[in-house]
Amino acid sequence: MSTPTVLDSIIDGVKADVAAREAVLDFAAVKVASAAAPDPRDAAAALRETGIGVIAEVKRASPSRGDLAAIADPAALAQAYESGGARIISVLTEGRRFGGSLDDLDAVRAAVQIPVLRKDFIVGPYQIHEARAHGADVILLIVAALEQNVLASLLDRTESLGMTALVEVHTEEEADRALEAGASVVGVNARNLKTLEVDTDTFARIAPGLPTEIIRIAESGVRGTADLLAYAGAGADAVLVGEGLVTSGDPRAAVRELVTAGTHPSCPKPVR
Ligand SMILES: O=P(O)(O)OC[C@@H](O)[C@@H](O)c1c[nH]c2ccccc12
Repeated sequence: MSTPTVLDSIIDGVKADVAAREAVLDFAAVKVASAAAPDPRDAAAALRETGIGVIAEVKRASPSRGDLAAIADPAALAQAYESGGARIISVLTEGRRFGGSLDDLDAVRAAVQIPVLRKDFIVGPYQIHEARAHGADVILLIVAALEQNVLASLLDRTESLGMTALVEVHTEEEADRALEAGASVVGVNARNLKTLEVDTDTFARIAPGLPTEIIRIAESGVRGTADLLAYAGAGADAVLVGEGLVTSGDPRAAVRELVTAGTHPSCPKPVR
């Protein structure tokens, strides 16, 4: 047996946390709650708008960096992102390593009009219905964390609930698996979740091999407009930014600066 990766240990914790929540609200009940939620917003349409979109993340901590920012008011942060021009708000809901919660998701959902992404380590259908019940419009599915048949069935379930799946990959093989499962929005994470190393060339290696109709999101490592422009030049439709925004001191201005660069006529456009 190989030694467990960071991803393995995160997944173990997530499974225990899901089991604890399911003991309180069972699968049948969370399905009922998901069916009663207001209709999801169209995130794919938001990502197809002109210019490079910014997905702005509410991120309290990370396994590689520890605590990033004391976010006293996630709703206010999300509103700052929205007024700065973000297309989508990402909310990390994993608790043990990222310090997030479903309470953060609820607060953000109530505070903004734009689509909201539940960013977590989804391991089964329970969390998908739970995401919908808490108002998520998009969920993250991490290819490295899922068997192929599970990935495909979680993707189908996400779409059957009217949500969009952002399918995250880090290698060419994972990108092939994402397409095979039927992904239409693919995120290339510059961070390897097994080692936590960041390689911002990952996007440029993988994105050109994706069919033109696929929406491409560059995830991680954006600290300023130069990084956004580099990802745009490699074909990104949007960038997903966490640390650079939560540590900026002025999140509205930080988003605004990225959005201005991403919508400027000189910014490279996705080829399709
Ligand atoms: O803080 P950064 O480097 O801007 O990265 C944001 C986002 O890409 C990162 O939080 C992320 C991407 N994929 C994930 C999967 C799980 C947890 C976190 C992530």
